[in-house]
Amino acid sequence: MSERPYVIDEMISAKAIAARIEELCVAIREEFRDTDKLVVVGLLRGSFVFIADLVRELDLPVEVDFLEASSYGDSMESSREVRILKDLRGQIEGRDVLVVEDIVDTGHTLKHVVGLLESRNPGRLRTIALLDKPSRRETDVTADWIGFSIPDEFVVGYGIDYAQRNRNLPYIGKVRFPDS
Ligand SMILES: O=P(O)(O)OC[C@H]1O[C@H](OP(=O)(O)OP(=O)(O)O)[C@H](O)[C@@H]1O
Ligand code: HPA
Repeated sequence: MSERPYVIDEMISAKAIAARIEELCVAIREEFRDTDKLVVVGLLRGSFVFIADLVRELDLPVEVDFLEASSYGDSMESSREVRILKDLRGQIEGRDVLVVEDIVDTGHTLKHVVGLLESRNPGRLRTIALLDKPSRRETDVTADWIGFSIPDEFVVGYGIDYAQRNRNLPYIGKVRFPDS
């Protein structure tokens, strides 16, 4: 955990997030309207708040499953090594799947997870990320739906952490070090 003091400046309000989720759900409902039971896969830990709001707004028959992937540890830099700490509980072969990611930064996490899930021969596999930081991308991955495209700032809140803290903030904020 970081000892260096930091402050958090609000970047995206809880209200703006809720409004954007409503818009995203219109498009997702349209895409999956003929699907029997969509498997919505949350990437832990960061997506736990987003997936909770998303599935409630989606109003479709869904099964919710989780996969835990980690590459940052307590750092602000990706290790570029994605470790799968918890696999899905269910099978996805032939099933339509929506992968829910909190943020796509370098893209290593989403790329790795999509590759892993594709190898299990799902039906349609689509991805959604609440936040996208395109200027930091190191891979050729893009989510099918994006909540907000953001500049190169380290963000926290709404499920997203810095050294495991701040996940419980209701908004997205950027981390700032006043001493630098
Ligand atoms: O595009 P990338 O550079 O790969 O970064 C995105 C990933 O980094 C964070 O996960 P982290 O490894 O911190 O685990 P966590 O979700 O448990 O916080 C975040 O939740 C994304 O899953
Ligand atoms: O901006 C970020 N904040 C927290 N975790 C992250 N993982 C990738 N990018 C970020």
